[in-house]
Amino acid sequence: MRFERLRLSNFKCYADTDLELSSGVTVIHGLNGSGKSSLLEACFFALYGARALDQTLDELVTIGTQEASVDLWFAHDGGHYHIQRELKQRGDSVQTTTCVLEGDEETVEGARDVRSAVTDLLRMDASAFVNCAYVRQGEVNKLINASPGQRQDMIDDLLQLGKLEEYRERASDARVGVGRVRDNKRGALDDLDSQIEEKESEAYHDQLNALRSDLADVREKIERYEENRERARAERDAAQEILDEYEQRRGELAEIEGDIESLTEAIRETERKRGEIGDRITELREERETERETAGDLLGATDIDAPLNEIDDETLSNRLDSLHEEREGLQERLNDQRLEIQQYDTEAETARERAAELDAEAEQKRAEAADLEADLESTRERVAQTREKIETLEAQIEETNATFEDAPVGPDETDAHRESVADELTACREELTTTKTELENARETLAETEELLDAGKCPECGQSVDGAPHVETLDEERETVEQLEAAVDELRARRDELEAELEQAGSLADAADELARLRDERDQLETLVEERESGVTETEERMESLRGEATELESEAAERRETASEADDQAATAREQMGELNAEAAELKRRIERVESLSDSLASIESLSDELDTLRERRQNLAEQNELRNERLAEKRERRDDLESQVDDDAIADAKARKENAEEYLEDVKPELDRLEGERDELQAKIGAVENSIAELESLRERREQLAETVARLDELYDETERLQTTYADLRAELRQQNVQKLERMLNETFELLYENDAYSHIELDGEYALTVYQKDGDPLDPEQLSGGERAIFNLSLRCAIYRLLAEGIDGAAPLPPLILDEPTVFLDSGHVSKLVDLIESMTNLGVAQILVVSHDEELVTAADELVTVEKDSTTNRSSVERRDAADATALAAFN
Ligand SMILES: Nc1ncnc2c1ncn2[C@@H]1O[C@H](COP(=O)(O)OP(=O)(O)OP(=O)(O)O)[C@@H](O)[C@H]1O
Ligand SMILES: [Zn+2]
Repeated sequence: MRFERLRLSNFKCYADTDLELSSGVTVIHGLNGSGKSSLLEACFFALYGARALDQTLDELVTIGTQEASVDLWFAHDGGHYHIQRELKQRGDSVQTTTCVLEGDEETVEGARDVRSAVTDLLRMDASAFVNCAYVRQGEVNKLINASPGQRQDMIDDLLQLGKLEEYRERASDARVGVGRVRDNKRGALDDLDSQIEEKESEAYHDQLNALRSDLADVREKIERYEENRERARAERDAAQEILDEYEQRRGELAEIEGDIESLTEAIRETERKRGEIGDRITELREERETERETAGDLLGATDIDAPLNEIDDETLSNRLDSLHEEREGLQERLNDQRLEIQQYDTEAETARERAAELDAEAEQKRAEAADLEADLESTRERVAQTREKIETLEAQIEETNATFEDAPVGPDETDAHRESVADELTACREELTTTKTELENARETLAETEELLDAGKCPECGQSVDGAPHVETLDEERETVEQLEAAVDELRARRDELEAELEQAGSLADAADELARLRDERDQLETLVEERESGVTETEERMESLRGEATELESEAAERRETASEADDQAATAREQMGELNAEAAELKRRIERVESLSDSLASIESLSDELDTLRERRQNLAEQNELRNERLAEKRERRDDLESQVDDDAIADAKARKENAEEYLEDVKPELDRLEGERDELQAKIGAVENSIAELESLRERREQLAETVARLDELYDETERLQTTYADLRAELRQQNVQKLERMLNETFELLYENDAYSHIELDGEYALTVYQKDGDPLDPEQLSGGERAIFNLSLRCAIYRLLAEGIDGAAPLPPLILDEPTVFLDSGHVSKLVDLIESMTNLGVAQILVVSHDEELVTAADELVTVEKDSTTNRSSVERRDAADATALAAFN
């Protein structure tokens, strides 16, 4: 296998890079941090993904960009492949958006499928790739530092020996499983054996024969008993038949005896009844005789003129009809009489009630008149009092009228007068006030004038008075004051006068009011007196008429009382007549009763005769009945004598004895038969059980056969798996032993190549992959005791040896991946670096298709077929690659 081309976009420090890789040794060269390791990581990432790198996806995308892609083309086993991976920032995380492996024949998609396809193709997973081909920076010592166990695992894995161990373990699991199943089955088989043994010891067939012969015996006995039982039953039934016949005859006999008895009894009873009827006939005849006598007497008391035996119902009913007619007429008259009496009674009662009413009315009228008289007296008194009062009022009116004799006005003008005086007074008061003010002013003016004059100045022009023309006004002023004072006095007198006048006018008005009131009162009283006096006359008339009415009523009452007593007399007469009529009616009633009694008597004679006839007939019937009975009695007696002669007591006794015998046998045979039948059933059940056991034993034997076969097969299978297990183990041990020997040889070859002339003689690798280095003097040394550089060389030797072993072991079937060395020279001095160059050359010679070496060591550059220079732009911080062929490389080395 070899890488052909790598194309990167935004992968770590690479923006856009496309690098062709050829076979042979390619040295990748550049300064620290220029991006060399990143190229190898890109290849590894393309094959196995980020997890194999121990990095996360977002660490792979160039800082500050959103998406990255890696494309790797490689050739493998005659085919050409292209892996493409694309990463994109999605939200917070980076995700793989494309992952495709394109081969000549098929295309695989998806990170997981691509990874497993690559693992299948290269026959190694990521860690195997790292262990074998990819010596990562700083991991040079990995194989040496590992424990022998880890080393063994790594190398076994690489050589696919792990698979054998897996197969061995599977075989072991299968063996254990088969063993478990076999043990179970074997336990079951033992179980079956002991069960069969137990059952065989029972001797089932002997048991079965004995039981069958017992059963035959019992069956024979049962048959015999059943025959006997049948015979006994027939015997018993025959005897029973005879007994039943006798029993029937005896029943008939008893029945006939009963019939005879009941017939005799019936005859006796009928005779007794006949006697009774005869007695009754005699009685009835006597009764009829007495009744005939009574009827004769009754007939004598009526006015019917005929002998008793000639009187028939018609005669009697005609008689009764005429008597009833008579009685009805009488009854009518009685009713009329009763009504008359009632009328008279009512008349008397009404008259009496009316008289009482009239009396009461008269009395009421008299009482009313008396009341009126009493009222009249008090009215007269009150009239006298009112007249006195009227006189007093007249006097008062006279007195008040006198007030107006000297007055300026009459009683009708007082109000108008008072108003005019009041108006005049108001005017006078106003004038007085005005005049007073005028006087005040005049007085002030005068005082001022006088003051000025005293000062010697004119009051009008303020000039000196001497010789002034104005002094003459002083006198005028004085005169005005005096006039005004006189006017004031006059007005005051007039006001006082008017005030007095107003007072007088007020009292005059009051008097006029009083006069009007008094006159009103007097007029009212006079009207009242007039009214009352006319009322007195009316009352006197009314009293007169009331008393007259009362007298009239009283006389009318007396009249009524007379009418009442007359009616009473008439009623008494009518009552007497009614008594007579009642007596007549009673007599008539008695006559009717007599005729009725006669009729009754005749009827009862007839019914007695009827009864007698009936009784005689019944008596005759009874006699005939008894005659018939006597005939039947004679028949029955004959039949009884007949039956009695047929009963044979000896035959009955014989039948009874036979029946008893048969029954006794039947009773005894039943439990015996039951017992035998129980015995038979039991035997049959036992036989069934033994037969079952035999069948069971057969089936157990069958099962045992089958199980034994299964166990045998399992034993074989167990042995087979055990053999398989050891085979795998042996194979692995053998293969490992071969590998170890080969590996040790190759390791020593490589080691010699690198360490010629040094202090070490050879390396030993034992079966458990423990490594020991031997010094020239033969002392052994643990590899970890080597110096750093020695260890690096040693490790490279080991790796190259493993790589060679794989290359030979796999036999070209799956060509190995490129040998990748990242900074292998770190711990090496220049001498050893040239040894490394030799090693690389020898690997090439051994046929390793492609070797990629990352190094900044110039000496290694000279060993390269191809040189890839990596540079980083210090301003953009982006790396770029440049390929040169070997000649250029050598030149470059020389140049440096
Ligand atoms: N995701 C990334 N984006 C941008 N730059 C990155 C990213 N990851 C790593 N780098 C840078 O890539 C550069 C290359 O690192 P790398 O290990 O490939 O260098 P190198 O050439 O192998 O160095 P040395 O000689 O020291 O081993 C480093 O400077 C690192 O800072
Ligand atoms: Zn003057």
